[in-house]
Amino acid sequence: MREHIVSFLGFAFLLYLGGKLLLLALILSFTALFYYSSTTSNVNEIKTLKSTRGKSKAKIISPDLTKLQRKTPKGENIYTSNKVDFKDSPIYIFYSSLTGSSKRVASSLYEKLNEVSTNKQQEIKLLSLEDDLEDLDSYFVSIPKSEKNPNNYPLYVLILPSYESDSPIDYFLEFLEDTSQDFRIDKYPLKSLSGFTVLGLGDSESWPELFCYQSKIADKFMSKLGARRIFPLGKLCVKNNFKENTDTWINRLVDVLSDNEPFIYEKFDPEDSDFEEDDLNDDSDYDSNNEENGSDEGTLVDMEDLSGEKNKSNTSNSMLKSISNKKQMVAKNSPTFKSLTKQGYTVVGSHSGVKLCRWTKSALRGRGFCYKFAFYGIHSHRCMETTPSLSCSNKCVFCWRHGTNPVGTTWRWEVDKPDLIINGALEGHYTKIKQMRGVPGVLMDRFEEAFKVRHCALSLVGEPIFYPYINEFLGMLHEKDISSFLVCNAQHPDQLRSLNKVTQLYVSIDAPTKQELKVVDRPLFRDYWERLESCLDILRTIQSHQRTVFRLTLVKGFNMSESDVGGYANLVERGLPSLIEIKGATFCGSSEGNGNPLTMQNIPFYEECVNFVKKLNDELVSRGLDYGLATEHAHSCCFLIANKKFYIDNKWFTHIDYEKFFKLWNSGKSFDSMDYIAETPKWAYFGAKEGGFNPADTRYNRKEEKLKKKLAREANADITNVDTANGEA
Ligand SMILES: Cc1cc2nc3c(=O)[nH]c(=O)nc-3n(C[C@H](O)[C@H](O)[C@H](O)COP(=O)(O)O)c2cc1C
Ligand code: SF4
Repeated sequence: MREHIVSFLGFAFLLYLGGKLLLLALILSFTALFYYSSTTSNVNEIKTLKSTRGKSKAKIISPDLTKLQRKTPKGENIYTSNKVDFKDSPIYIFYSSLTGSSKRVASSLYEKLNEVSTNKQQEIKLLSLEDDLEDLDSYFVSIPKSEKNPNNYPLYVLILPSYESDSPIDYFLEFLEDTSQDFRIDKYPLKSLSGFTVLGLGDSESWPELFCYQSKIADKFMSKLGARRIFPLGKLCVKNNFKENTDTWINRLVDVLSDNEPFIYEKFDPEDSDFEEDDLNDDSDYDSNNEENGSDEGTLVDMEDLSGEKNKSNTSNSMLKSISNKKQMVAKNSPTFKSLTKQGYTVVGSHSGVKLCRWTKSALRGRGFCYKFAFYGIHSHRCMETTPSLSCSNKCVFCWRHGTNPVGTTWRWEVDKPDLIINGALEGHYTKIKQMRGVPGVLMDRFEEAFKVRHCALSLVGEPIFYPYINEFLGMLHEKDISSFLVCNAQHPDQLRSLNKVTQLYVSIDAPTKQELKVVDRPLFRDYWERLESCLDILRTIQSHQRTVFRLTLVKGFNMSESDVGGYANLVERGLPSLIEIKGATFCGSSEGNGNPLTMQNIPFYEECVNFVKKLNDELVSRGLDYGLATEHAHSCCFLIANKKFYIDNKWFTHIDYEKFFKLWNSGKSFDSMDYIAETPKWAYFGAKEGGFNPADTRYNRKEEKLKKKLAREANADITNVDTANGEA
C-alpha cells in the first residue's frame, strides 16, 4: 500500500513537474509570439538596414531577448513589437525653418517618398509648423484623419533646426510641453500615431554644446505624449558633410519605411514616460556607437558619427534651462533680427521695434497724411510707429511677418525696461527721419517738426499689451506729451483689465464668429473666442472710460460677406466701442516666403468696402444702437462708424484735442472719452468729395507721376535730338 502511495505520489510529482514545464513552455512560446508574432526572422538574427551607402554604421535592431530586456523600475520589459505597414500610412512631414535648410531637407524627403511610394493612394504631406497648420491642436492633440487613407493613422516626421536665440520652434516646443501638462487633455494624445521620428539640424562647430538640442527636446516630448518612435533622433550638422549625410538619413528612413519587417520600439509605459531634464543630457537615444560599453539599446544612427565627429556635448541642465527660459526675443545674431532690419525695422533692446511708416515719409514730402489725420487729427510726420513686443499670440493671415516673427502665449523672454525702449525707439525713429533729409520734396518745416514726436502708434507688429511693463511705458509716453494709440488683439483679458489710460484703445476684431476667427487670426490660444468675449466685456465695463475702437480688417473671401454683418453687430453690441474703424486689407506680398496666404483676389475694392460699411451701420441702427457713418479715407479704403455721442449739433467730433488729453492726464483726475474731443473737418466726412484727403496737401498719384515722367523723358529725348543746349537731362 505504502509502495502504491509512493508510486502515486511519484507519478503525481512527475505530472506536476510536467505541467509546470508545459506551462513554462507555453509562457515562453507566448512571449516569443508576443514579441515576434508577425515576423519570420530568427530571434537571434541581427537585422541591419540595407546599407549600401558607404561605410556608415548600420542600424541595428537586435531582437535578441537578452538585449531587449531592459527593465523599467517596475520590472516590466519596455520593448514591444508591432507590424505597421507604412506603405498604407499617411506620412506627414512637419518642418520649421528660419533660413531654409530644414525646409529643403523636408522637401527632399517629401520628393523621395513620393518617388518610391508604390501605393498611389498614400497621402504624403509636407507641412510648415508655422504656416501650414491652422492650429497645432489639430495635429498634436487630436490626430487628423487622412482623407485618402482614413483607416490608418499617420506617421509624423519632424525636421527641426535648433536655435540658441528665440525662434518659432520655441513656441512649438512650449506647446508640446504645455500639452503634456494640460490636465484637460488626454495624457497620451499621440498614442495612436503610427509612429514618429525627429531629424535635427544644427551647427556643431559654432554651437557644440547646444548641437541640435531642440530636436532632442521635441523627440522627448513626442514620446511623452504617447507617440512611438520608429526611427531614432537624427542630427545633421550643416557644416559637416551636410548634403551627403542628409541623403544618407533620407535613404535610411525610406528603407525603414519600405521594408516589411516588424518594428520593435519602446513599449509605451506611462510610468516611464515622464520627461526628466536629465534626458537632455542622455545621449543613449541616438548614440549608435556605444559598442565599447556594450549598450545598443534602442539604437540607430547618429549622423554626427557618420561624419566622423562625435558629439562632445556635456551641456549642463542649468544652461539649457536658462537658454530655453530666458532667451532674448530677438537676439542680435538671430535670423529674425536680420529679417526685421532688412525690412527696415530698428530693433530696440531685445523685444521692441520701430519703423518709419510710409505715411510719415509721405507727410514729410507734403504728399498726404494717413487716415488717422482725417479721423483723429494725427500728423503723420510727427507720429512714431513702434511696439514694445514684437511677439504675438496670433498668426493672422494678413500679417506679413509669418515664419520669422516670435510667437507665444506667455512672456518667456528677457524683459527690457520701459525707458530703454522709449529712448531707443525715439533714437531709431529720429535716425530714420534724418536719413530723409536728401529725399526730393521734403518740406523743411515738417522735417523740423518731425524731431518732436507727438504720437505713438503702438501697432507695428506683435502685441504691445503683452509687454509686462506696458502701463509704465504708456505713462512715460504721456509724460513726454506723446499720445498713445494702442492696438491689442483681444487675446489678453488680464492685461486689458489692468491697462491704464491710453489716448485711444483699439481691439482688433478680425472675424465675426468663432470659426472664422480661427481661420483669419490662427490664434495660439485654445480659448481664443472666450478671451475675445472677455475683452469685449472689459471694454464695455472696466475700460468704458477710454476712447475704445474696434478695428475690422476686411479680407475678401474670409470675413466680409453679407452674412458676416450680423456677427460683427453682435460683437459691437457686446463691446459697445466708441468707434468702429473698418479697413480693407492691403496686399503685402504673396505667400511665398512669408507664409501670408493672401493673394490680390483677397483685397477688396473701395466700393465693396463702402457697401459693407453701410450694411454694418444699417444693422447697428436697426438694433437700436446709436452709431452713424462718420468719416472715410478713400485712399486707404478706411472708414469710421462712430457712436452718435460724437455727433454734436450736426457736427462730428471724432478728432482729439491732444493738449487737453495731456492736461487731463497730468491732473491725475479721472476723465473719459468725451473730455478731449475736437471737431472733425468736413473734408473727412463719410461721402465728402475730398474722400478724406486734406486739401492742403498735394495729391500724389504714383502711377500718374510715373507716366508723366516717362512722357517727359520721351519728350526730352526728342528735344535733345533737336536742342541739347537746354541743359535738362
Ligand atoms: C542665431 C543662430 C543660432 C543658432 N543656434 C544653434 C544652436 O543652439 N544649436 C545648433 O545646433 N545650431 C544652431 N544654429 C544653427 C542652425 O540650427 C542651422 O543653421 C540650421 O540649419 C538652421 O535651419 P533652418 O535654415 O531651417 O532655419 C544657430 C544658427 C543661428 C543663425
Ligand atoms: S498712425 Fe500709423 S499710419 Fe499713421 S502716421 Fe502713424 S504710424 Fe503711420
